[in-house]
Amino acid sequence: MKVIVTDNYEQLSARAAEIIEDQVNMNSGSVIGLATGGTPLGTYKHLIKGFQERSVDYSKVTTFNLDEYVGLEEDHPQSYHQFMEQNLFNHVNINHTRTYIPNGNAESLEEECLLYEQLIEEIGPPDLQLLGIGENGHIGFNEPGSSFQGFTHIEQLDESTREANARFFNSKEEVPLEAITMGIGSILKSKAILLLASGEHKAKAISQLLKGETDEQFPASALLDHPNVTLVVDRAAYQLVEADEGERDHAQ
Ligand SMILES: O=P(O)(O)OC[C@H]1O[C@](O)(CO)[C@@H](O)[C@@H]1O
Repeated sequence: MKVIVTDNYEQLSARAAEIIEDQVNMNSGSVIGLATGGTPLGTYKHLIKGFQERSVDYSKVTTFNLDEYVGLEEDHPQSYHQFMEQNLFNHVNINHTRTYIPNGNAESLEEECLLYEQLIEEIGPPDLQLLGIGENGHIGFNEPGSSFQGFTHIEQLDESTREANARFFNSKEEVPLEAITMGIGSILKSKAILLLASGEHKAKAISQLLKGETDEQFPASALLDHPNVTLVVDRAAYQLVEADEGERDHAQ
């Protein structure tokens, strides 16, 4: 895993956007996997700036989002459909027929999962998959204990995840109980992965990840077996790794 440590969230966002833009500039028909949550917001702002100021062209790009809540209408303000429209798609020249997000309101959710995985197979897999990481190590909505071979499925959200995401809703009770998420096996199909982590609250997760032990109780550790992962992490999220390194140096 390649690790890039930045001084702050702004630098992290600029670096992440640069990596995505390089992919799109290298191949205008790239397939990009996208993430939601707080972490990629700065990256999306930089992508919009790049579109406006440097004419980065998204007209031939295809995107796959990792996940969507079950039971929220597409136009619900907290649906990931809305998140993507508001924070990226409405501001760049992306072709909306090529932006894929699971339908959390499908009549048959099982069928929706199969169809989504089939689309990833047929159109994808992503050339580059953007990922955040939960405080409990989740990637997409794959909670601890998820199989590393799993494909798109319905996931019961951990109480800790619902608490963490309650900040986007009026209360925790409003946070859906389930989501459709690409599985860890689906994510690992991506040719390259860009993992972002920012802030002190992610420090424990990053320290655990970089210990290098693969464990299904810590979903992000599945990435350790992928040949092309770049972690962009700010100093706040990297602090426990630096502290450990400092202690080791001291002991030598
Ligand atoms: O970026 P945040 O808001 O800290 O969330 C981290 C991860 O949690 C999720 O929002 C799901 O809870 C993911 O989509 C995201 O990658």
